[in-house]
Amino acid sequence: MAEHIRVLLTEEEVDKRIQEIGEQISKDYAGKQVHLVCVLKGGSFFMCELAKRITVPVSLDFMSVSSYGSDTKSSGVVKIVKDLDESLKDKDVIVVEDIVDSGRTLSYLLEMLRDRGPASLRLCTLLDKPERRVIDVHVDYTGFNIPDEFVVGYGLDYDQRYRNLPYIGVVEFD
Ligand SMILES: O=P(O)(O)OC[C@H]1O[C@H](OP(=O)(O)OP(=O)(O)O)[C@H](O)[C@@H]1O
Ligand SMILES: Nc1nc2[nH]cnc2c(=O)[nH]1
Repeated sequence: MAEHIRVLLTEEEVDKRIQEIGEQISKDYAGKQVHLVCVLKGGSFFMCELAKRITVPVSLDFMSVSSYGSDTKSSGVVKIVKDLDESLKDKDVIVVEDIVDSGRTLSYLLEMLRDRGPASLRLCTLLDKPERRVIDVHVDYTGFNIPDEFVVGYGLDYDQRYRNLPYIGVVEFD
C-alpha cells in the first residue's frame, strides 16, 4: 500500500511555537540553570531546537525507556533502557518529550524521577493528545494540542521512519 504524509503542522508553525516555549522557559527560570532530560528517541529533535532558544544556562541529559511486557500499552510500567548519566539531586529539571498520548509513560517516568530529589520537576511536550489520556499527567509546557491521529515527524516515527521530517504530519494510505 502506498503512503503519503498530510501536513498537520508546518515547519514554520513548529519553529515559531518552540521559540515561544523557549522564551517562556527562559523567563520562568530566570537566575537559575535548567537541566533538560530528553526521552529518546522521539524527544531528541524537539530538545535540540528548544535548548537553542533558552537563554538561561542549560545542561542536558538523555534517557531511553520502553514499556515492559507483552501488553505494553496497558501495563503502564516502563523499563529504563538507558539511564541518565547524571544525578538529578537539587537540579531544576524539565523532562522533554515529543508527545503525551495515554499518559502512561510520563506518569510512570515522572514519579520515578521525582524520587531522585530534583529541586523542581516539570514536563514539556511538543504535542499532546488530550482525548487519548488514560492516566492524568500534568503538562507544564505544551507545543500543540492535536486530535487523535497518528502523527510523524520532528522525532516521531512510523516503523522508525519519518523522524527526520521538519514538520508534523499524518500518515495516510492510498
Ligand atoms: O502517553 P503514552 O501513551 O505513554 O505515549 C507517549 C510515549 O510514546 C512515545 O514514545 P515511543 O514509545 O514511541 O518511543 P520512541 O520515542 O523511541 O519512538 C513518546 O515519545 C512517549 O514516550
Ligand atoms: N509516532 C507516533 N508515536 C506515538 N506515540 C503515541 N502517539 C503517537 C503518535 O501519534 N505518533
